[in-house]
Amino acid sequence: LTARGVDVRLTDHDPDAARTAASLGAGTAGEPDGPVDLVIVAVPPAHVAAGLADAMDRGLGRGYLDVASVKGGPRRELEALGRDLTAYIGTHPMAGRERSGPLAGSADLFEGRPWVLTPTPGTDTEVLNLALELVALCRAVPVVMDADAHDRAVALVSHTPQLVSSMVAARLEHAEDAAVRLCGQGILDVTRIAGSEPGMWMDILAANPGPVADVLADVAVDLAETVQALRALQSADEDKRRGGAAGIEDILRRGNAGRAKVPGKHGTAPKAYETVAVLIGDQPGELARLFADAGAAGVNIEDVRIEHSTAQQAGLVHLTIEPRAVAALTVALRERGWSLRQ
Ligand SMILES: NC(=O)c1ccc[n+]([C@@H]2O[C@H](COP(=O)([O-])OP(=O)(O)OC[C@H]3O[C@@H](n4cnc5c(N)ncnc54)[C@H](O)[C@@H]3O)[C@@H](O)[C@H]2O)c1
Ligand SMILES: O=C(O)C(=O)C[C@]1(C(=O)O)C=C[C@@H](O)C=C1
Repeated sequence: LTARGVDVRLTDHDPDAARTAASLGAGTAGEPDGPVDLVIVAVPPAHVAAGLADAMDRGLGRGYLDVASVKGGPRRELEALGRDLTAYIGTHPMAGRERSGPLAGSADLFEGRPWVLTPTPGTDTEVLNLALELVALCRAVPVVMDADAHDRAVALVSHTPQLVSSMVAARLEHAEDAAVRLCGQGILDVTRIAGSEPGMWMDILAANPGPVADVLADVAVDLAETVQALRALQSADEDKRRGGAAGIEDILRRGNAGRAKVPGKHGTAPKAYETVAVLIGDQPGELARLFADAGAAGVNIEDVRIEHSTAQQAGLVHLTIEPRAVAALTVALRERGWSLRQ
């Protein structure tokens, strides 16, 4: 917001957090001089209603919103506190990090990401418009939803995945070094969010336990069936083995079908991209040089993933690009001396 010319005032019950954010360019630490257009409450879900009520009582703004990952509970709490809900709108940017605190923030975090708005029929149009302006300034994509429908949706696409990632990573806690050394890209992909702050996730899960338990119970059914199918694969009986194989194939195919529904970049329909893998040295400037060479070849990089080699000072960069750009990029990079891999 600051980069787009908005005057941003930052307060936090930990003054160091506000000062650090300010020093990173996020705004000015300290209370505003008078009422602001929009008060944004970005605190753990359990403190959202109290934070909003306090700001409302002090008449800090024309409109009030929060960004908590759960929407039904905070609104009901605010209602129970007897506050006027017309100046309030619940929101949730579907972007974040596995790390907390101002140092984990970045100005482009919300670009192209869905930002859920949960207005009620009572929400003032002016407040809805302020929220839409905020979303547009952050270059996010507004999605209007009912608060409880939102909570069921994030249980499926965010909260349960967090728990499942943590459970897979927990298997490694007492694993032998020899096994852990073999970790490759697969486990990195599945466990990135297992590095998340437990405190933040305790707050989120405590605010949405029912919907998450419902999804996790369905995962548990799949888990039990998969264990059974694997045991059947060990059987001496051929029919049992065939049944086991069918069970395993079923979960893998259903996984493919679910994965194909995950939206692509900027929330658009998933697109078939190609990947070009390039070997780079582990030294300053290599990535910048590679991106510049791709840019000079007129190729837009849609996504990028780096696979680090544990054995040598090198990495494999997977550039995701449109299929029609593969030939041009391959030729251009080879001409510039890059080593490409299949
Ligand atoms: N991190 C994510 O991935 C993500 C994404 C979308 C939404 N959210 C939501 O955003 C909110 C903030 O999460 P975050 O990741 O920025 O956490 P964070 O820990 O980085 O920041 C929260 C800040 O709130 C402060 N704080 C806590 N209680 C307070 C209170 N009562 N009054 C004033 N300040 C208080 C803390 O000192 C901290 O600086 C949460 O509701 C979370 O659910 C997080
Ligand atoms: O990408 C991550 O690290 C996140 O945890 C982000 C994520 C998500 O599940 O997508 C997590 C919680 C927030 O409420 C919104 C976004």
